[in-house]
Formats: sequence, C-alpha cells, structure tokens
Amino acid sequence: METDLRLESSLWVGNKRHRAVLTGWYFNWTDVDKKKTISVPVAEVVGVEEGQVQVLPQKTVVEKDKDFTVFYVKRSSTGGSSGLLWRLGQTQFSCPSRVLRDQWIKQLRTAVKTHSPLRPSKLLVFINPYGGKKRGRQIYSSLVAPLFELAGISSNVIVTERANQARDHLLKKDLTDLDGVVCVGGDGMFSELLHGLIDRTQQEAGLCVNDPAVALQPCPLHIGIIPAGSTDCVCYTTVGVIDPVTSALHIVLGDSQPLDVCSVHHASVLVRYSVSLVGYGFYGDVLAESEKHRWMGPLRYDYSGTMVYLSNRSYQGVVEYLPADPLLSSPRDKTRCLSGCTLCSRSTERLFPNSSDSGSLYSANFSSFSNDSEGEWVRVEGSFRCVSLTCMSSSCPKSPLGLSPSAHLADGTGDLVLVWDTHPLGFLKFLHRHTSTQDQFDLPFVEVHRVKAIRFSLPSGKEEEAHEAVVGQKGGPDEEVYTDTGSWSGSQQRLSDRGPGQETRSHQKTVSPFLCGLCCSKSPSVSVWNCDGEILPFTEILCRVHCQLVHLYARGIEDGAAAQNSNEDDTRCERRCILHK
Ligand SMILES: Nc1ncnc2c1ncn2[C@@H]1O[C@H](COP(=O)(O)OP(=O)(O)OP(=O)(O)O)[C@@H](O)[C@H]1O
Ligand SMILES: CCCCCCCCCCCCC/C=C/[C@@H](O)[C@H](CO)NC(C)=O
Ligand SMILES: [Ca+2]
Repeated sequence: METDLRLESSLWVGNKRHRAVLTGWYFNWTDVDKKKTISVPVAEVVGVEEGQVQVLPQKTVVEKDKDFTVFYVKRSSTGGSSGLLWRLGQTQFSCPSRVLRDQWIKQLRTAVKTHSPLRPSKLLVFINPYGGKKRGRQIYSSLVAPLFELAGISSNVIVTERANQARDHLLKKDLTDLDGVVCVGGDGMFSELLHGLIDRTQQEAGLCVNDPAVALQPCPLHIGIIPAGSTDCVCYTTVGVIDPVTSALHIVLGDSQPLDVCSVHHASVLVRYSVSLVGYGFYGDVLAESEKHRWMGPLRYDYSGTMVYLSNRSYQGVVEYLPADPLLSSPRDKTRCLSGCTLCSRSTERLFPNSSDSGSLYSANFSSFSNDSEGEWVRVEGSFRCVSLTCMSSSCPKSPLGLSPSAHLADGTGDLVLVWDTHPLGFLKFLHRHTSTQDQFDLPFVEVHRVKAIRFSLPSGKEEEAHEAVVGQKGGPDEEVYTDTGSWSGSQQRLSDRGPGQETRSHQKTVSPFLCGLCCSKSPSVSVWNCDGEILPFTEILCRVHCQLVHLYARGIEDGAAAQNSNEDDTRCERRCILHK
C-alpha cells in the first residue's frame, strides 16, 4: 500500500523550488536551497484543491492548471496552548506540467482516504442559539461551515427552537447514512446528543435502560462538539482547548476518542447519563443557585460559587462504592490520560478484541454488570461538603487539571471524590487547589477512590427532607421520569424546556432551599445532585460506569512535545507514531 501511494517530484512554492515526497503516512516538501522541510501527516491533510485556493474569510479560486493547494492542520502555540490550538494551514504548489499536477492531487486524495477511514462525509448539526454568549450561529457559519465544505462534508443544520429538540430528533428521526452528529453549544447541548444517541441505540438493540445491570450497546455514530457554551467541560477535557476551529478540524479528520459514560438510576428507573460530573453538596448547590441567574451568562457560576461557599453547608449521607482494580491504576498515580493513553487502549482491546480500531462499534465484548467480577462494595457514612463522581478529569479553563487530574477518558472507571465536613478555610483550600497544580486530594478531609459504581442514600429519617428539597427544583420528582422506551414523561414542563427568559419563579421557589442559610433561620440538610449541569430529581441514586459507550470526534490531549510540532523540520507527531507501530 505504501509503495503505491509514494510520489516524488520537484514542485514550486512561490518562486522557490522544493523536493516534494509523498510516502505512505507523510507529505513532505523541502526547500532545496535552505534545506528546510515541512512535514504533514497525511491523516492531517484537510483537503486538496485544484488551482490557487483561499478558504477564509471567503472562498476564492484562481484557476491555474498547473497549480494545486493543500490544506492541513497547523499547530499554534498562541496563548500558552502548547500546540493544542489548531489552525488551517495552506500551501500552494506549482507543477512543471498539468499531468503531474493531476497525479499529485489524485495520490494525495487517495492517501488521505486510506489513512483516515473515519472521516465523516455526512453530519447532522444542532446549533443552540442561546448557549453561552449566544454566538452559536455565528461561530458555525463563519468558522466551521467553510472547513466542512472544504473537506467535502455534507451537513444538515438545525438551529434549535427549544430545549431537548436535538435529543428528541435523535430518538425519533431517520438517521440513516449519517456518520456523526455535532452540537454547537455547551455541555447541556452535548448532553442532549448523548441521551438521544444512547437511548436510540438501546431501543434499536431492544435493551431495557432501566435495568442498571444491563450492558449497554455502544453508539455507532460519533459526536462532535463545537464549543459555544458556558463551561464546555467535555470539549476542554477531550481536546485541551476551547476553540471552535480546533474542534471543527478534529471532526473533519475523523478523530475518534472513546468516552466512558455513567448511568444514573433511582429505584430501578434510569434518570440520566453523565460523562463529567455527578456531584452532590457543593456542586449541586452551585448549579441550583446558578439556574436562578442564567441571565448573567457564564458569570453565573462564579457568582453562585461564591454564594454557596459562603453558605457553608455540609450534608449527611451514606456512600457505597465498588472499587476498580487497584492494580490497573489509581486516581493518585500522578499520570494524565493523554492522546493514545495505554490504559484506555487496553480497555479498547478488552472490549473490541477482534477489531484493529475502535471503528467497529458493534462488536463489543459485553459483560453484564452482575457478572463483572463485582468485588466488594465499601460503605462510608457521615457528613460531606461534597460527593463527586467523575468519569474523566473534568477539566475546564477554571480548573485546567480538573476535578480528578489522573482520571481516564475511556478506562471504564470513574473517580469518587469524598470531601468530608471541614472548616470553611479548609474547604476553600480544597476548591482553590483546583485552579493550580497543587494536589487537591492531599488534604486530611479528602478521599478519592477509583470505582466502577457508587450508591448514595440518606441516613434514615432524612428521606422526607429529600422529597421537599427536590420539589420546586428543575426536574422535580413530579416532572420527568425516564420511561422504558427511552423517552421522558411527566406532568410539568421542565425548566430547560422553556424558552429563554421564561425561567422566573416565585421567591419561595427561586430561593434554593440550600441557600436558606443566607436569609432564613432554618438550614436544610439535604442537597441536590448536579449531573453534567442538570439537577437530578432524586437524592438516592445508583451510578454505574459504562466503558467507552460513545465516541467523540477528538483525540484526547496531545502531550506538550508532540503538540508543539508545528509541521516544520520533520518533527513527527507522537500520536501518529504510536499508530504506526
Ligand atoms: N433553542 C433553545 N432554547 C432554549 N434552551 C435550549 C435551546 N436549545 C438548547 N437548549 C438548552 O439549553 C441548555 C444550555 O445550553 P448549552 O449547554 O448549549 O449552553 P450553556 O448552558 O451556556 O453551557 P454549559 O452547559 O457549558 O454551561 C441545554 O441544556 C439545552 O437543552
Ligand atoms: C476560591 C476559588 C474557587 C474556585 C473553584 C474552582 C472549582 C472549579 C471546578 C470546576 C468543575 C467543573 C466540573 C464540570 C461540570 C459540568 O458538567 C457542568 C456542566 O457544564 N458545569 C457545572 C459548572 O456544573
Ligand atoms: Ca473513566
């Protein structure tokens, strides 16, 4: 295969003669005078066009029959991004003859197809016009659509008119011929796609999602995220930067990153799925508070974080967890889950033993939860500032290493962080360490465990308060319950189903019960769960991690050395070399 694709000739870039070589994996061109080489992995070529072509800000083509233009990924180190920020690079080549030009175009296009089999050709795109700073539409049309067009991707675009429209579309409409679905928005929009795709897949497989022991089927469609939300935690954790162009380029290349997903059940009913945070106490309270201040935009989290911190609350609870195999990894082993992570690759091998890549999503080696060499559940009871479960590091610009810096994207485990009640300054220290490289687990009131599942319950006598706590919250228990067929049912409209500006509630309902400590005499002793930015309508839950249930158009975070490759001087991309082996 490699020899068939090899091509070598002289080409001109401007008025400089270059020696250009296409080997199987790389396209290199060397300035023959300066001996300077630019090397682009074929898998990172975005497109090859006839003539002298410009794409941004608008497409212009100068027809020259001996010329062609190659577009490729160029790593930028702007703003300390260590090369994780990607831009569209382009070089215009002139050939001695038209025949040679056509040969170059054909060979390059064939090489691209051969070396990146997961490139999408048809995508469904959902834009949330109200996410984050409300720039979703503009971001898509000016930064993303031109790249999709250049890469020959046909996309059907839906600008949402209500919450859960994307989820409902994925549950009910025809998805044939699609390679992937893309959201332009934040973590909430991503969550809609996640729920729609997972449940559609289980429906088609005839699986009952309400059974927490069932081995869920991985989704065949990839998910792409164009970040345009408030936190964009899933994007940041899987790409390393929040940048629409970088994310669009990962989609175009067909990068594939498997992701663990946690299912959350209450009383044998599926409540939600999560990839980043299932958090009780502080993170639940911050979310409950922030929902009242949506008008503040992304700043609502800073404001609410301060208010909740000042309210100084802790909560009684019983936490049970099923530890993961401590011989495989530990949340305190100081490793980072980077692109090509060995631990996650081993999980892929275990799940897809007969597949050379993770593209064959239907051949997973399922094992049911109950047979999953369960091990011993561990039980702890006490008073907690917060209880958090995260299937990945959950990093974001505020916390660049995340809630659990050594957590893995696709190892089939989550990290359970228990922060026991402590004095306010101790808790502030814990929170503050999330913003630096200091170890937030190296504190006497903090525990972290790598787990496969957790259960949370209230000490006896607290259940009634739990019921009161969730009534009046978004998604209270009388509202929506997940049905067996993977659809939502409920008597009231969910807050998130309402249009922007429709969130107003009476004082009684808008003042979160958890913040009563600030204005009322009675402090409630029950919090709510924050599940990837949605409040859960139940307090007692069972969470189970499903290994690699979905795939994103991403590749995880490239390490500094590899990422700093700016295509020059033949510095090879580490990740691609791992793939070569
Ligand atoms: N047209 C719409 N009108 C109102 N709400 C919508 C619409 N489309 C999507 N939504 C809902 O808006 C919620 C928030 O959207 P999104 O995640 O895009 O932005 P965000 O909340 O600003 O960001 P983040 O989730 O990162 O904090 C989502 O849960 C989604 O269900
Ligand atoms: C005194 C300084 C205090 C700083 C505290 C920083 C703590 C930052 C931790 C951020 C964790 C973000 C986890 C992500 C959760 C998302 O799933 C969710 C949806 O977007 N976001 C939130 C804010 O709930
Ligand atoms: Ca994980």
